[in-house]
Amino acid sequence: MKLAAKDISISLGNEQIIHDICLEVKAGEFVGLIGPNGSGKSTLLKSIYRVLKPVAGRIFLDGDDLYQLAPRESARRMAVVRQESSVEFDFTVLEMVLMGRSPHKGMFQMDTPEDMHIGKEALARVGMTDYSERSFFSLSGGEKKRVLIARALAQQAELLVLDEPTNHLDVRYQLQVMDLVKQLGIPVLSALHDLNLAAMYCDRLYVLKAGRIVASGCPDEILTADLIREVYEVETDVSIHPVTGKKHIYFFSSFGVT
Ligand SMILES: Nc1ncnc2c1ncn2[C@@H]1O[C@H](COP(=O)(O)OP(=O)(O)OP(=O)(O)O)[C@@H](O)[C@H]1O
Repeated sequence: MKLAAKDISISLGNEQIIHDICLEVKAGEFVGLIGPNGSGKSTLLKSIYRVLKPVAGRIFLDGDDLYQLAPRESARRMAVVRQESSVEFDFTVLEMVLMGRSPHKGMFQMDTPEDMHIGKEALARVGMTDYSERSFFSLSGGEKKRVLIARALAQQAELLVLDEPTNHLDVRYQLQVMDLVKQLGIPVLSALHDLNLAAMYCDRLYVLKAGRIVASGCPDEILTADLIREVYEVETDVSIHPVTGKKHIYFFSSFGVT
């Protein structure tokens, strides 16, 4: 599976939020989308998961124009974990995860034993088995996030789109989710705030500023103190971590507290 977005522009109200963005995620790649608050990461992702149609440009999934595909077909190919989940009714955790199976089934078709197996396995992978019968509404923010990731896993899609998947997670589950996603072996496009996680896990990054891509490439090449200053207006010390061999970013407080 390959995702290619070509010359995407998106407007909201009278304002152009995304300007002529080209982006590609190749088979097996973990691609990160980084940039400050309001730079347009979620807006761009929304156009990729078909919530916001671009005013210009086209998006291709394995050469097929995304907006020409039936919604069920794009749901079979692409799983999404959004930043906020809009769940209207209270479902159990297992029911939430089983919703991930719906693109594979006919209307009103019951869950098969195979669906149940896939759903339970997905819950086990995010460490949420013991919560199967709990109400989704009763979960903490981090627990909800893990369930939504399990739902995306249960969907068994060929491409995963994530909007800040580690938001709300404690450090153990941040690493667990990133490991899990990395191991899937399917292409992943993920908005990320944590630059150290981006450096550790991403094969390539796109850096957004004010709706434009200002840098792209592998983290080792593009994550520099100059780039971070230009994009985030923060001073950093960027080094190579002696154990991981990956870029490690230390942030300096602007109040002189180091
Ligand atoms: N409905 C809307 N009308 C006008 N502007 C909007 C609308 N929705 C979002 N915006 C603006 O679009 C810009 C990009 O927002 P977006 O949520 O894509 O940024 P982001 O990079 O995901 O930010 P964050 O890191 O804070 O989640 C912001 O300036 C936001 O205020």
